[in-house]
Amino acid sequence: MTIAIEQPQIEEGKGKKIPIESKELVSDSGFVTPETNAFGQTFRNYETESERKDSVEEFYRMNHIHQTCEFVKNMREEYIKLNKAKMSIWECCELLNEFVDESDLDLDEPQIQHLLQSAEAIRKDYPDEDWLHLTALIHDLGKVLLHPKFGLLPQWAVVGDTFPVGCAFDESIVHYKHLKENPDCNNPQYNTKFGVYAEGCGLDNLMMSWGHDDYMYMVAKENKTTLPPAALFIIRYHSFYPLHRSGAYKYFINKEDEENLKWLQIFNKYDLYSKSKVRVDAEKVKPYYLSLIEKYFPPKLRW
Ligand SMILES: O[C@H]1[C@H](O)[C@@H](O)[C@H](O)[C@@H](O)[C@H]1O
Ligand SMILES: [Fe+2]
Ligand SMILES: [Fe+2]
Repeated sequence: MTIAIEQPQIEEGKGKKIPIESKELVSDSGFVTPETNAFGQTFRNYETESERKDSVEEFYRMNHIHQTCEFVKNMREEYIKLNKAKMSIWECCELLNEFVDESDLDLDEPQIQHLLQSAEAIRKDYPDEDWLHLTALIHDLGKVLLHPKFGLLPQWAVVGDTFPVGCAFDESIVHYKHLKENPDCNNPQYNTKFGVYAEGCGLDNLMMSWGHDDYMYMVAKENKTTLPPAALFIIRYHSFYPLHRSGAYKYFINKEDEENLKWLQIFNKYDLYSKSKVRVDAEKVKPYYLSLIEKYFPPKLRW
């Protein structure tokens, strides 16, 4: 079935409202997006008073000050070594049991629940796309960077939305105002529209702010996953809300990105709106996901 999804004008951060073009999505079996999250607020509402509003803003302040070109280069160099651990995908899922994401206003459950909730929700609507189920299960595994074994990175270097560094920051970025304190903001090499990049260069050529997306992409790719390119794209850019939700930075994408973006926008619905207090029984669904892991990954991966 092919249906057209209605794309409302979406406001992110304090930024402007940007219309997103209408997209034809491949198929949709009617996942109903809830209007409010488990705390009775609309999703991704960073401005309204709530219990965690201030701590989330402080999280983004730190993130925005520290995510510079130089920082990203250093992180990429360090983590491409993949010399921190050897373990299976499922072992990593279990490690995430102990972490709560401090950037996330919509969820305070352990991360493993978020992985299972999003995977089970997408599995229900896309029963035949097993690669999509596994992509959902692993998309946030990069948050293992919070673990002592992985250098105990602070939350601002692991979670939250991402954006490109090396070019001007877009106003749609959550808590954009704090980016004024980022040293790159005053660097004439980095603060123009295209910065160090060329128009249409493709997302592959951008340096994104460092975090769980880019790290997990590295891990999957270097360990030679057989997941399709769309899966790797989802993993790498799922936190790039300025692009996939607000339509910013479109001048960097190429033809391939455009195709992959359609899958990312499907995926995002499940990533965001499956967040709830209703827990998935991990033991019950484990055999199914183990079979997918076996199909698409080696038994042990380098992390
Ligand atoms: O707070 C959330 C969380 O950290 C997610 O894992 C990330 O993908 C989102 O972009 C972010 O807004
Ligand atoms: Fe994420
Ligand atoms: Fe997620």
